[in-house]
Amino acid sequence: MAKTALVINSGSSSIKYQLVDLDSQEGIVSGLVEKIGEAGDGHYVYKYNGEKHELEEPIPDHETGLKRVLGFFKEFGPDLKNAGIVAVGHRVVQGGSVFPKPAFVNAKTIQQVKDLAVLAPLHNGPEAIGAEVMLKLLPDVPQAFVFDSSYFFQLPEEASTYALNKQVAEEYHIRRYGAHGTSHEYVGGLVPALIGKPAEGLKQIVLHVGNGASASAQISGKPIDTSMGLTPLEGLVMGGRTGDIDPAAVFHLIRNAHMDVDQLDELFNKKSGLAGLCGHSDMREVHALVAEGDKDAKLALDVYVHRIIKYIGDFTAQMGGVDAITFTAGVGENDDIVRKMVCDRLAPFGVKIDEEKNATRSKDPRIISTPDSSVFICVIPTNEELAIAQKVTALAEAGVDSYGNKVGE
Ligand SMILES: Nc1ncnc2c1ncn2[C@@H]1O[C@H](COP(=O)(O)OP(=O)(O)O)[C@@H](O)[C@H]1O
Ligand SMILES: CC(=O)OP(=O)(O)O
Ligand SMILES: [Mg+2]
Repeated sequence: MAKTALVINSGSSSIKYQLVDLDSQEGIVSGLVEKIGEAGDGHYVYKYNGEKHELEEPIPDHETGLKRVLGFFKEFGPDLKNAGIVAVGHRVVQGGSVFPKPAFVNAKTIQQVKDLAVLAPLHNGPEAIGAEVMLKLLPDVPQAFVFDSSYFFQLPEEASTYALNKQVAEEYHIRRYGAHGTSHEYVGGLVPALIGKPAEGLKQIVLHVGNGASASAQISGKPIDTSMGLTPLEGLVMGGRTGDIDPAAVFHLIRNAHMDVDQLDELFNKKSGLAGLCGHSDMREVHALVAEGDKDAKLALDVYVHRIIKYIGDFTAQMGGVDAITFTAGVGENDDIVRKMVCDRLAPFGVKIDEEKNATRSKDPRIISTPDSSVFICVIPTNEELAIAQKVTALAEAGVDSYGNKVGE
């Protein structure tokens, strides 16, 4: 049996998982749990040995989804106890200032991940529970957390600091941590080879737009800025999240709508964004409504694109130019309409896309701009699972993490 790593990637509304063959870097098993916590049926996909198994049923929470996936491993194989697993990786969105690097999973780090859930309310809780479930199932295999925020730990201070009262910010650890960092680093890392330019000096923007969405600015592979902040609420418009909004809206709603903190949290994190503007968080459904002439859906789409343009302008100015803009994640990889809307708005700056290339579906990294475009426009499927598999395998081999935790402790 080949050496493998099992990776669990819990998103706000989904779990992606892969059993990665460490030699070929391919997913031997791969799959998806979608629409977790939504009214109606959720959706499972389990791919192994050239076969695809699917199931539709309500999925109330991430734990239910993960346990069902473990049931698929039992039913369809391979047996996880004999699958050559040398490491298990768990994606965690928020590592705060506590985790600038990956960490082994143990009782202490699980508790630390749970404590950080205040800074990623939709993510850290389910991610910690996922680690508990897997630790029980595979107690003898090294397991590690890989944090979305780690890549952005190197942000310049001017980008990570809010202009909030210094004492309050320090006491309550309020700064910009960013998220989706594993994806931004991975995707940004593939761009130089794709466009045939050296990584050194390359100025690029990565747009990770899925259900959660964020943008990063990178020079020579190092992050200069990102759109997510203290939590994954800041920045771009998302499936259910507002993205940027004047924080005074909170004072206004407390004073005038008498909302409490939990109601506000739910309003901003789940009932806003595309869902709040037109009733649907999934971009495919937004497009279907736009095609029927729905005005709310059209406005939702326009607000979504407007915000992306705002960040492209911001980041380009900060970097003093941009060489490449790359689309990734659920919307970025699949949605030629959003890509075209964004690129058309950049036409005055010499950005040109090849419409046929843009409309072509592919799982391969590709350039969709024309040769005479002023900026390379790329589409690169993210693979957070592969990036996490590589990081946890390296950690398992090293035997000790950056915090002195040893494998097996
Ligand atoms: N073919 C498609 N066209 C447009 N949008 C799509 C398509 N496929 C997926 N999406 C969008 O991608 C989102 C999921 O993105 P993903 O990156 O998997 O999300 P997350 O990791 O945040 O759960 C869906 O909610 C939907 O909006
Ligand atoms: C940070 C975040 O929003 O993650 P996801 O897109 O996977 O929900
Ligand atoms: Mg995601």
